[in-house]
Amino acid sequence: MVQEKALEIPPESTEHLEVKDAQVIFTTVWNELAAEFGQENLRFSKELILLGGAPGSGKGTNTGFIMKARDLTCEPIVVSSLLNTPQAHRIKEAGGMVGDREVVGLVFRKLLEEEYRDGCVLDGFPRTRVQVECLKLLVLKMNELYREYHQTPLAKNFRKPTIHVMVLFVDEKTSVERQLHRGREIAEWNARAAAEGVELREVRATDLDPEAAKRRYQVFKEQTWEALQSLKEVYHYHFVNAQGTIESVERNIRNELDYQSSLELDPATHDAVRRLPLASELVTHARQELVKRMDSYQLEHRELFHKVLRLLQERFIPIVSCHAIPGLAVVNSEDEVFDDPLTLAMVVDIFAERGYRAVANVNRAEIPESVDLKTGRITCSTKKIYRFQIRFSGCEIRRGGA
Ligand SMILES: Nc1ncnc2c1ncn2[C@@H]1O[C@H](COP(=O)(O)OP(=O)(O)O)[C@@H](O)[C@H]1O
Repeated sequence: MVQEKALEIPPESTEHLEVKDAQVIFTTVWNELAAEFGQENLRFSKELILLGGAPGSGKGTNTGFIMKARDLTCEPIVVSSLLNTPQAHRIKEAGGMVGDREVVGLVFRKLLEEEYRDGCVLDGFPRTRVQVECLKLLVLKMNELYREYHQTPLAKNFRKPTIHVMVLFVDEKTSVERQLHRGREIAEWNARAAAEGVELREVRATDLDPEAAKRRYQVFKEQTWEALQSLKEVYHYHFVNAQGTIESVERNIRNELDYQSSLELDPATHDAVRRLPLASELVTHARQELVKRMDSYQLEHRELFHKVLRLLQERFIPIVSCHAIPGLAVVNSEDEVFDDPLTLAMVVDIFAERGYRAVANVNRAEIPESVDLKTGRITCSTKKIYRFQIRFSGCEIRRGGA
């Protein structure tokens, strides 16, 4: 990954002008914020998840799910709802885009709020090439501050940023259909809400008009799509096919996020570890494999299987029942039946089938048997102790009236 590559763009090209524009905008916004808050307080989010995609691609629909997957609890920053001046409203109603200077100023200011320190989902930024360049300048600055404060007591406020770009892809037809679907949903809601006197939801003019919805998609394709592509080389970039059902889009997002740890590694490190399966791959068929093993115990090792079941019923379950509140029981056994490793696997599987999570360990204890009084040498025998930890969701106790 090229984190801090210098831009090599020929002078006089549109791109060159946009980079220059971005530098002016960024410097103005940054200086304004530094003057207002002081440089030491320009603490931006450690992890930024930039959610991009055409209108109707499902950014709003999937935000909650992405936040859960990344352990974020703060509200997402939805850029279009930050832009609520009358002028911005007029531009949005026509399907156009609000000026870069205004967007960058509002987004950066919002990101400084304390709840976003650890991370946040940013829905709808960047949307233009100038905004992309401003984002890159912000990340460069964050890295600069990270280095500057690295060995000072303020280091914890200036952590190295991680940037994920997640682009949800839908074609024009799907985008338009979904925008109009949203428009109909909100219109129906508002009709009911007006009759019942509850709060109305904001409806976008472009969600009610097929031509305007199409225009929004065109603006996305012409201005945003290219701009987002250029982030591929610089940050963790996730392309998600968002054409399918909500469940399939969720699955595609989850797969992308599972691979993110690999993306953060150096390629040589990644090659070294990639042969080990991902946890998500292992668990995919775990349930079917368990069923197969359980049936094979019954068919091929019936006697041993029933012996283990009896032992669990008589010895283990009474102990487990006594631990129903904490949800963790430990059972030690010296029963020779466990000398056969198959029985240990049976215990783990039987508990799993019944909804517990069991782990089996073998501990070896040295028992002194005799002492040679001349040499002082102690002779020991080894005893095997089988230790089982059985976990389950314990009983929830509520105290008081709360
Ligand atoms: N995968 C999907 N399949 C069908 N409808 C979807 C899907 N994802 C989102 N929608 C619907 O499409 C509309 C627009 O989705 P939304 O999340 O608001 O898009 P965005 O925030 O990207 O503009 C909503 O009515 C939503 O319920």
